[in-house]
Amino acid sequence: MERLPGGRRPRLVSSLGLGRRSWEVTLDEERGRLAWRDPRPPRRAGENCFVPISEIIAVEETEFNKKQRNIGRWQKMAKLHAFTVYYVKKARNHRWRCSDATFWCEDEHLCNQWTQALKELLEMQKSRPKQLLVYINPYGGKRQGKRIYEQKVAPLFSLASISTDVVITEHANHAKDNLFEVNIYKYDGVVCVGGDGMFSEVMHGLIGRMQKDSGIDQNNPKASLVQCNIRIGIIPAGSTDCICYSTVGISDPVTSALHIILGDCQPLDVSSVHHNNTFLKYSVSLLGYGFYGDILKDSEKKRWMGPMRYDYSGFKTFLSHHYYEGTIAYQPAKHTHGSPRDKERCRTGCYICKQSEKQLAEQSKERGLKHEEGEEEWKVIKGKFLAINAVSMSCACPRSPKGLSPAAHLADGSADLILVRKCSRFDFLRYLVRHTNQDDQFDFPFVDVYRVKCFQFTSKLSEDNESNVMDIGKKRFGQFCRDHPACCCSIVNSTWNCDGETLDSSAVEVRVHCQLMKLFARGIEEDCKDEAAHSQSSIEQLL
Ligand SMILES: CCCCCCCCCCCCC/C=C/[C@@H](O)[C@H](CO)NC(=O)CCCCCCCCCCCCCCC
Ligand SMILES: Nc1ncnc2c1ncn2[C@@H]1O[C@H](COP(=O)(O)OP(=O)(O)OP(=O)(O)O)[C@@H](O)[C@H]1O
Ligand SMILES: [Ca+2]
Repeated sequence: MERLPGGRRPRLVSSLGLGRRSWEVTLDEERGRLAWRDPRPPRRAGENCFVPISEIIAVEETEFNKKQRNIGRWQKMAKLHAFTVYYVKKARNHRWRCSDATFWCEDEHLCNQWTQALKELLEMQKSRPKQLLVYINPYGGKRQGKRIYEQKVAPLFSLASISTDVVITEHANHAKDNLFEVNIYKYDGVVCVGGDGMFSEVMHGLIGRMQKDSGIDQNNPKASLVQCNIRIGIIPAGSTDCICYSTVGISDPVTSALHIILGDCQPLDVSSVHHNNTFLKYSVSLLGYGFYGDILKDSEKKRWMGPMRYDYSGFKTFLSHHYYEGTIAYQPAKHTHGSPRDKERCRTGCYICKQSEKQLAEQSKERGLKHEEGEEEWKVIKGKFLAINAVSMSCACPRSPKGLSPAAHLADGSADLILVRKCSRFDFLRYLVRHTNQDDQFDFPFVDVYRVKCFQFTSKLSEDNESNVMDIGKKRFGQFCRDHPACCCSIVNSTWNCDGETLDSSAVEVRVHCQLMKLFARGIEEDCKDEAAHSQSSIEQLL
């Protein structure tokens, strides 16, 4: 086909059959879309539709089944040629589905011309993955990971001509260890089928591998870590699926598979957690001490209960009402324009995250000139806390659709540090309930929230330990209180819940690494009214 200046093809416009009728079908490269409209006068016209080329999943030559299509007798006599366009159909609540439209005509050459033009345009979508490494946790969530992948995801990957190497994990850390051994650079992405824990494994494998290959010591809490450009895709099959929900807007395997196929890219902040110059873990969602740490610790013993274990342990932990004494020192995130009390949310193409991306690019140009963290002021808070939560993203999940910090950003280089001070059970319940409704969960005198770029925490107990004031009696008392749920004593330590895994130390040093990794996602899209298949009723809107 002849090309226009700039290598573009002229608009391809043909009269093609779709269903029982004839449509005027246009492939408009300039506007990046495939559109079909009813050529009859407006009064008699039916629906007009368009699909952005970036949302076409695949194009296939099709055997046209004439019996299926109840068309006129004269057409039955002629041999028909057809092609099917598979595309993303956006439904309610950020759910995506694979839809298809089969176009037919009598002219074989015309049909080939269409198929070829569409396939060439798909080839030009350079961010789409061709080869993926897939890890499936067969025991995550309701133990449906393998079935979900085989029945819902693999057929879509194969439709989109994506080749995969699939590993079904045999034990915890299988995926993480494997990522240090395989040639990761031959893949366009790594997919994990499981929950937040499985994602965490894959993230640790990939980030750890990147640092190892670049000679960066992860034990150095001040090290500038190397960004990981191999994207991770999450097929949700876990208990909380908070990372998937917060980055896509829904926890749905088909929707996530389609985001992977289209080659979406969402950068993500990662917090590193250290203790005494020793690397402990990375976190992208919740780093929680007190309430969420205690829930996790209790729920680990109840894995057999599946996702229900969190409700059971949540109720138990709520009743135990433990508070913990300690000191927090943090550096405010001055580089970002947002605040945790903003009404604006982080959404697809977020302006605040884009600003951080620009700053990051400038910083890496001027490496060496940037300010050392040590030079900036630290704020110190001492107190008795029911919960200390640091979230690098909103932590929205089906249990709490707006999350622990609704205005947190996915990729702004900061975390929201939420301090819930000692209060009555009733007040704490009011605070928890606000995670499930529209009321502001930070609007309580016992809750403070700060946007930070790093923080440190030391529990009163470890401070006392360090100053050697702990005696046998205190140890005994600590033991007694741990076993006595009605006691609210502060002498025992809690545990850190780091994206659903426990940490061994209570004293931690945490630093946010702006956009350290990338996901096959695009953030949560603003709700739009014309979601359903981009159906428009007016021709003006179409052309
Ligand atoms: C009255 C209802 C209040 C409901 C309050 C719901 C708040 C839910 C907030 C969920 C935040 C999840 C943050 C994500 C953390 C993930 O990195 C991690 C790994 O998957 N998941 C968990 O640690 C798993 C954490 C699971 C937390 C479940 C909390 C359940 C609390 C239940 C309290 C019941 C009180 C009832 C009193 C009558
Ligand atoms: N084959 C396996 N056998 C046992 N454990 C595994 C296996 N594969 C992975 N794991 C571990 O299981 C843990 C939990 O997995 P996953 O996150 O998929 O489910 P979940 O805990 O139910 O969900 P969530 O993390 O969302 O609460 C992960 O930390 C992972 O290390
Ligand atoms: Ca952030």
